[in-house]
Amino acid sequence: MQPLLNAQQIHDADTYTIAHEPISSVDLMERAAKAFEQAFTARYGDTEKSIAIYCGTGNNGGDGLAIARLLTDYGFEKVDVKIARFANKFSDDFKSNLQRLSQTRIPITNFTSVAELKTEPADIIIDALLGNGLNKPLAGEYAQLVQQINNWHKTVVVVDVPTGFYSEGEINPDAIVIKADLAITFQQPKINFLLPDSKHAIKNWVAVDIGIDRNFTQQLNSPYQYLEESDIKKILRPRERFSNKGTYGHALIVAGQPETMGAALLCSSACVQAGAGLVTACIPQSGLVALNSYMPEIMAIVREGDLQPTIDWTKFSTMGIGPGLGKDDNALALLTDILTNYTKPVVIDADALNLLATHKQLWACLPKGSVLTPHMKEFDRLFGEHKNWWQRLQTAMQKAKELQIHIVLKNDYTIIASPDEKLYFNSTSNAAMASGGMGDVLTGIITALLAQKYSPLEACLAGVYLHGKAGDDLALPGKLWVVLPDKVAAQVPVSMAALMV
Ligand SMILES: NC(=O)C1=CN([C@@H]2O[C@H](COP(=O)(O)OP(=O)(O)OC[C@H]3O[C@@H](n4cnc5c(N)ncnc54)[C@H](OP(=O)(O)O)[C@@H]3O)[C@@H](O)[C@H]2O)[C@@H](O)CC1
Ligand SMILES: Nc1ncnc2c1ncn2[C@@H]1O[C@H](COP(=O)(O)OP(=O)(O)O)[C@@H](O)[C@H]1O
Ligand SMILES: [K+]
Repeated sequence: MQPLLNAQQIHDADTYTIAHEPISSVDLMERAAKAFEQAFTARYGDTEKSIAIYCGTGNNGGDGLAIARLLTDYGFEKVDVKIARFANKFSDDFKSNLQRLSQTRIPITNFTSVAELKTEPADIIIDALLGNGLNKPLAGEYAQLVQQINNWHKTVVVVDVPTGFYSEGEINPDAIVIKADLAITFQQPKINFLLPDSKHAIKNWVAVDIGIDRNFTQQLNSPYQYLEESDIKKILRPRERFSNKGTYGHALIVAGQPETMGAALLCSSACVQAGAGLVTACIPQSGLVALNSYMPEIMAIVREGDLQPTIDWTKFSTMGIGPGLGKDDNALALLTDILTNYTKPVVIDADALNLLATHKQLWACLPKGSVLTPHMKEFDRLFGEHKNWWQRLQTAMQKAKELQIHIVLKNDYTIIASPDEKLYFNSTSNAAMASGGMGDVLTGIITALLAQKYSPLEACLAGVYLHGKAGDDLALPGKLWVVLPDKVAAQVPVSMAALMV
């Protein structure tokens, strides 16, 4: 689990590392510049390309000066350094690196106003103007310079954080920010990199390790955590000797209408693939043939017209409710029946979420520890409109605590909010997975893990990670352009086994 820190905590962690490793501040800057150089040359290794490095006069600018030297040592012959002297304030490490750079033959241009700049002939621009020290929106010369750089439409690679971009807090869509093709960021992705609101500023990012003290960052107890493969390996348990289907629980999937039987099939088959010992699907009568032919392993409870199905509440280890269920009176009656009679944690998705949104009296019946899996629109239907994703994060944290539930807010980096006010960002999944029915598969996987007696938090973390990992294993690198949900479901046991070794 990697703690995601805010700008002040990052500054404190840098300071702690300098004092306790110990390492001098300028050597830590050198280490950061080296890590940048390696990530940069791995992607832009053509030394024929010309590079212009725009530097501020703080530590982000200091990084830029060190990077100019390291890229030249690497073999780039056309490196230009341009220093924006908009303020008469220089960090010590900027000054040391400027002195070192002036002993090389790398050309340095100083400018005090954007009007002094002509066109920019370089192929690649490196932005080392402002980083983590941003403390107010860009204005004046800085704002003009950033607009000028954006208007050149060059390839832009940023050092740590795009100039003008806040690492946390609400993103102002009108803020003036460098538009980065790639952000090479130090130690950890900044929290806002993981939110869709950053799309206009950052096309891609990569985090590089600069050896910041991990014990210190862990004890800060940040509410924001980034999931790593090692976390999931710790959660997953091997299938036991002498185990049988009863060992792995019996899940009930309540889903489907005649027109949306696919959702029920995808959800219940994913539940089988993710290891539930037994799976029963509660589906409309008209879907029975489809269910039996799609996956004979799944049993059925059929729903006929207005008749409510009889469910033996003691029989099931858990339930996944909602995919393709519809929002009519029968669906509402069934959901109400389940929530008033069943007491173990359940997974609520899709139409069941929409019913919860319009029937607030049902909230009180939600079994404690249950899991809600909304995408952004469902989330706003449940909890009200939000202007941006930062607001959604705060609501998710608050509601998970207030209702003692887990909220899986689906997205590129799906966010899991737990009742203890933590937000976990998933690190797997990819855009090839943007296909209808993908969420139904996720619901099936989380339900399967609950059935296997993983705690609700473990089921959310491992379920979301596995779902994305199965999609990554199918799509990356350069494999499938589009990954379909049933393929993800079928890949889950393969990806799961690979994680167990
Ligand atoms: N040893 C370390 O700590 C390491 C740090 N590292 C690197 O340092 C970077 C952080 O450096 P930093 O703290 O010097 O801040 P930086 O982003 O260069 O800004 C400089 C100054 O600009 C000012 N300013 C702020 N907003 C402004 C605005 N809108 N318009 C105009 N001015 C504005 C503000 O000064 P103030 O306004 O407060 O006087 C601020 O102090 C970090 O991203 C990473 O690249 C790595 O080398 C690893 C080791
Ligand atoms: N661009 C993307 N990058 C990563 N994951 C994605 C992307 N688009 C969709 N997904 C994943 O696919 C699932 C889509 O869920 P949802 O919107 O509920 O789909 P549906 O309702 O069609 O089943 C989520 O788990 C989400 O994380
Ligand atoms: K920058």
